[in-house]
Amino acid sequence: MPGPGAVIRGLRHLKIQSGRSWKEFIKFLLLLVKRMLGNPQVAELLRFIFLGTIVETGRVVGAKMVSTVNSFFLVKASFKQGELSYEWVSAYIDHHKVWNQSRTFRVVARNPETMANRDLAIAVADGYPSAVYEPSASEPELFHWKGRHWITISKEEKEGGTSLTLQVWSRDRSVLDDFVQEARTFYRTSPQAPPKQDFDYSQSLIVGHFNQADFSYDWVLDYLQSENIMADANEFTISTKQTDAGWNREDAKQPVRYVPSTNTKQRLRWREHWMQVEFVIGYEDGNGRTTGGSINIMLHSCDKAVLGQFIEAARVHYTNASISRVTVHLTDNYGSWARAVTKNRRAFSTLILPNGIKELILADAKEFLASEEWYTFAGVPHRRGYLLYGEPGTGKSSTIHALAGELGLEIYFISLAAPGIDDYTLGRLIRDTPSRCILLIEDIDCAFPSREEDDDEPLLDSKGNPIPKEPIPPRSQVTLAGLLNVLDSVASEEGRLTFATACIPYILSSRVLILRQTNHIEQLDPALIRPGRMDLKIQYGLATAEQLEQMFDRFYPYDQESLAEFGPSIGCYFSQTTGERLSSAGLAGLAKEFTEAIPPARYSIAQLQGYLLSRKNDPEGAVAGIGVWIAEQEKEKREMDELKQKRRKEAALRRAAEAAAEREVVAVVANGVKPEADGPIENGTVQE
Ligand SMILES: Nc1ncnc2c1ncn2[C@@H]1O[C@H](COP(=O)(O)OP(=O)(O)OP(=O)(O)O)[C@@H](O)[C@H]1O
Repeated sequence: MPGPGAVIRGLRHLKIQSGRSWKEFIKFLLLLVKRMLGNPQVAELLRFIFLGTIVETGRVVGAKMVSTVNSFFLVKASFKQGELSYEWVSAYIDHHKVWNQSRTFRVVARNPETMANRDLAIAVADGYPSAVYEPSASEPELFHWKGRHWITISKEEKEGGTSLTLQVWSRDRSVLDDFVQEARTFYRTSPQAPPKQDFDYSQSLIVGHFNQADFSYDWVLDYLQSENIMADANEFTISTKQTDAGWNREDAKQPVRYVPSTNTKQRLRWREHWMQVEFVIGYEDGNGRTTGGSINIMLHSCDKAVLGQFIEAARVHYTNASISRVTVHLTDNYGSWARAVTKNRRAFSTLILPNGIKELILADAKEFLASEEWYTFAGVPHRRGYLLYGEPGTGKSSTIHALAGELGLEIYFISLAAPGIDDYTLGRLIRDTPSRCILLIEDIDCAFPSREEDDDEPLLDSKGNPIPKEPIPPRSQVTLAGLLNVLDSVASEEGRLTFATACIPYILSSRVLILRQTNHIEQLDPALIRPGRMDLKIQYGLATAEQLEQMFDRFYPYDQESLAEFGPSIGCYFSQTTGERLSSAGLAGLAKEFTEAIPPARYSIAQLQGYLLSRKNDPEGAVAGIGVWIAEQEKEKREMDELKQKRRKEAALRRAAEAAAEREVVAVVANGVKPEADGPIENGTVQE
């Protein structure tokens, strides 16, 4: 073999000779190759390169041919996590146990009950999670679908999420169509809850957001908590507060409520639809109430009507459940409606009022609610005002609650003295109430105090001049003009019955407005109670003889009607002296004695109720002890009056002294002359 020096010399020679002959050059090359092949190592290398080229070319051509053939006989589809279609196929192949032959698993701990394919779990029924084989990225599995079609399925896990690839061994794409369609139907109708997902399917599914400030939130919360819907859920907050919405576990001695946990997602079945429910936590408003929360529902449907049906079902469920309850909506500190509390409904018959009053209120409200068309026809604003006023503890609030139960209306309660309630928020709150409800406005007397709290004669100073009464600062940011404006506004002409405790009930279109006030109707501004704003004014007085008798019958039923209403377990009382059962006639006699022993219009029903409650199984004892109770009440009243009087006098003395000091300063500043002092306030007038 020529060395490198010979090759260089040959090339130089070739360059010199190039003009002469190419034949010599080729000859030289052949000689060169021959010499090289003569070397065994180079020959081996060249052979290896040659064979490698042939093999690689064959492989590429072969692969190309396979893919060309495949494209004729295979249909390929991939499904990426985050798409609903991935969930369909994934659930379907799990159900068909495609991964059972797999050799690559991740072992996790799960509740096998929630698995579509339990063969992949080492299931032990001991109430503890079982070891479960979860197929991870694996070699393709061959799946003989329906015994007719071969499908190769492979799973790939990448950073962007898992994906499934299907190769259907068929020239016909319709096999893939059928497969996907069947997976979709399986998923849709499967009784097995699909795993909850964090993906945003809002482009393909309907999503409803229910904010805590809206009443639909209560409907949905109540509906979701009905056991049949929450049966699939597995995450709860346990509450022993009976006011918390949730369902009871009656089996426990201390009943607890399972309340859906916040900030979690639950996959639940509603009718034939899957839905994913997320409870978003609110924040504490400083009053111990939570506000700002929401329920987000992703319904597995793209038909908006389904969301409508869901909301309607929730509303109906809520309304039906409310038949035995009265819902009272309260405001938060920011002037918005916060969560509602429910109370057991109070039967209208349990109200103890002078003859005909109950019937009058109920008939009036019913007639009003039923006559919307007439009002429209007559061009009269559909609103009606009720003013319930009178002594504390005489049944104003009870009437409103009983009326709400009787009419099937919810109460929306606004206290004008509550923080955050001003003219603006009051208007907004009223606008935000639904069209058939009772709007109860309390503390109207605190909002517009027009005089001193008590109605005693004014105190006089030593010269006989009345000492000015201490003005009471309003405890509300609502102005009278603001309230009148709200009552007259269009928003209030939509069938609300409005009641005010102080106590002015006011029926507004299909809403009832009740303003409630204790005692003094004359304290209310005439503009507020003029006809058209307050149409029916009912005074609640202290218990009359008739009410006392009714009350005794309520506590110890003896009247046939009452006995029939209460049932056989009630009405069985024994004499504490003879031990014998008291007859109806005996009880009627005790009722008469009781009524005669109590001076009429002296005590409220609430006071007497307190007394009778301490003797609820002892009618004889109740009658025997009433004299002592009256004496105690009178003594207590005297002491209270004396204390009140003392306080008034102290306050008057303080004010007189302050006024004198003020006059002195003014006089000194004006003339440099000290005015004559008023002298001490004498006994008998203010007068200490
Ligand atoms: N007329 C009544 N009929 C039945 N129960 C009554 C009556 N009056 C009072 N009560 C009982 O007394 C308690 C207090 O009654 P309620 O709150 O209705 O009085 P009120 O007039 O609204 O008092 P306030 O003005 O102080 O709020 C309740 O438990 C209620 O059951």
